[in-house]
Formats: sequence, structure tokens, C-alpha cells
Amino acid sequence: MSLPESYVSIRGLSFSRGERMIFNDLSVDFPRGKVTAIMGPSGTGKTTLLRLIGGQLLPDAGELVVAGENVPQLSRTGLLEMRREKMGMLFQTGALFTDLSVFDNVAFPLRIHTKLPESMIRDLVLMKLEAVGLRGARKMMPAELSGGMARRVALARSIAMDPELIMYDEPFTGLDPVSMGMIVKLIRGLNEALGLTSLLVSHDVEESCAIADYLCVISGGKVIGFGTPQELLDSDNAEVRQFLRGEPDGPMPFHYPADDYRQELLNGVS
Ligand SMILES: Nc1ncnc2c1ncn2[C@@H]1O[C@H](COP(=O)(O)OP(=O)(O)OP(=O)(O)O)[C@@H](O)[C@H]1O
Repeated sequence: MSLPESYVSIRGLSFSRGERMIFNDLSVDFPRGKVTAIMGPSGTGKTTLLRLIGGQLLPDAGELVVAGENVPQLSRTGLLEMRREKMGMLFQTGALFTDLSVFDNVAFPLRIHTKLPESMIRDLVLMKLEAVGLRGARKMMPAELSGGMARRVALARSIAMDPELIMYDEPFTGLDPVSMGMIVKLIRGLNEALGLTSLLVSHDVEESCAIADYLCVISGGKVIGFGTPQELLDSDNAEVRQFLRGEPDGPMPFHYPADDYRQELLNGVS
């Protein structure tokens, strides 16, 4: 498969949490201007990968090149600049500021990071809110919004600074089917309208297949499948197929790694 030029290029990435090896010599390229959904069993390190790309975590080894720059080697100022100018992130925990209106939430990054006059900030905020269909809700407070609306405001805020790369961590969680459909449409639509490179971590196979140009399946610290949704649904790899089809039986382990069960019972370990 020949891929378009990559925007994020990861080589030989290793990362551990205590004794637990999360990534072991992982290499992958995420194509520029495309939506790639990162999938895999729970606890496999999908959120961790986004945090490594965003420079919030440092790898034990390897390169994470974003727009030509190796993120772990950036100075603190360089990293902040890269995040501000190139990256937008929409994490599950990325809550809105409850004491600021919808308008002020979206204006926040522009006011903090730019010296633009208020009249220009107003135009930009209205443009971003229009893009997520909430220009009419600009005076509302976060407590007055539904979960789906709040997610869309957070999305408008994460594109306020016109990022090149946007990372979504479980953007569909807790949404009703209509709001979920809207977010799906928005992620796809914004990617095309703004020429973004989008990385999406999600457990929702159906939604991910609907919007992603590529799927990247991670398991056991490595990439076990990368391709278009159709290519992976037809994959020769039983683990990839099991995951995408949601089959309980297959090569994917049910148990989190643990010491021998019999020994633990005999030793009375708690
Ligand atoms: N702050 C932390 N300290 C120690 N271990 C952590 C921390 N955060 C995550 N982990 C561990 O790192 C591993 C990967 O976590 P991560 O959240 O990246 O997985 P995930 O694939 O996103 O999972 P899920 O799909 O369930 O959200 C897990 O085993 C988790 O227990």
C-alpha cells in the first residue's frame, strides 16, 4: 500500500510505565491530511501514544517526528510553540471553563496566545462556532449545554488556533446517537475543510470505520495492522479481524498480564 506523505512519523518508540512495557520498538506513519483512527484493546496505550505525540510524555527511546520536528528533542519553549501553532487536542477530560460563556471558551486560546485585536478575535470565534453549528449558542454558559453541544464547543476551541494536526481521544463517549452522528460528521468535515491531519482514538469501530481514511490497530506494544478500514476488515491477521469484528473469542488476550494464578492462590497474595 502506498501512503501519502506522513505528517507524524514514529520510529523505534519504546515506553514503559514502571515494570510494564507499553510500546516496544513501535514504528508507524500517520499520513498528512487524512483521518487515522488508532484502535486496539483497552489499556494497550492509545491515549499514551497521543500524549507522547503531544510531548506530554517522554519516550524511553525512539523518534516522534511531527511536521519535521522530533518532539522529544524540542526545548520547553519549542514544544509549547509546536503545541500552540500546530496541534489541537480534544481529550475526554478537556472540559470547558464552567465560568466562561461559550464565546469566551472559544476565544480563550486566542486571547492567551495571540495579540489579535478583540474585533478580529470576535470574527474568528464566530467562524469556529459557525463551523460546529453553535454560533447561536455563543452567549450560553457550559452548564446550559447538552453533552453533545459541550463537545462541539470544545471542538471549536481546539480548532481556534488553526492547528495542522488534531488529536481526538474518545470523542464519542457518552453521546446519544444523534450527537454522535454530528460529531462524526464534524470530524470528517473539518478534516476536509481545514486540510487537517486527524488522529482519532476510539473504541467505536463502526463510527471509526465511517470517518477514518486509515485504521491503525495496536496490540502488545506494536502496530499489528495499518490500512484502510476495508483492508483491515479483510485482514489475514486473526487478531486484527477479531478486534474489528468485536468477537469475544480469538487470539486477543482477555486477561491483563498477571503472575501465575495457581501460585498466587497458594501464596495467599492479595
Ligand atoms: N498515569 C499513569 N501511571 C501509570 N500507568 C498508567 C498511567 N496512565 C496509564 N497507565 C497505564 O498505561 C497503559 C496504557 O494506558 P492508556 O490509557 O494509554 O491505554 P488505552 O489504550 O488508551 O486504554 P483505553 O482504551 O482503556 O482508554 C495501561 O496499562 C494503563 O494502566
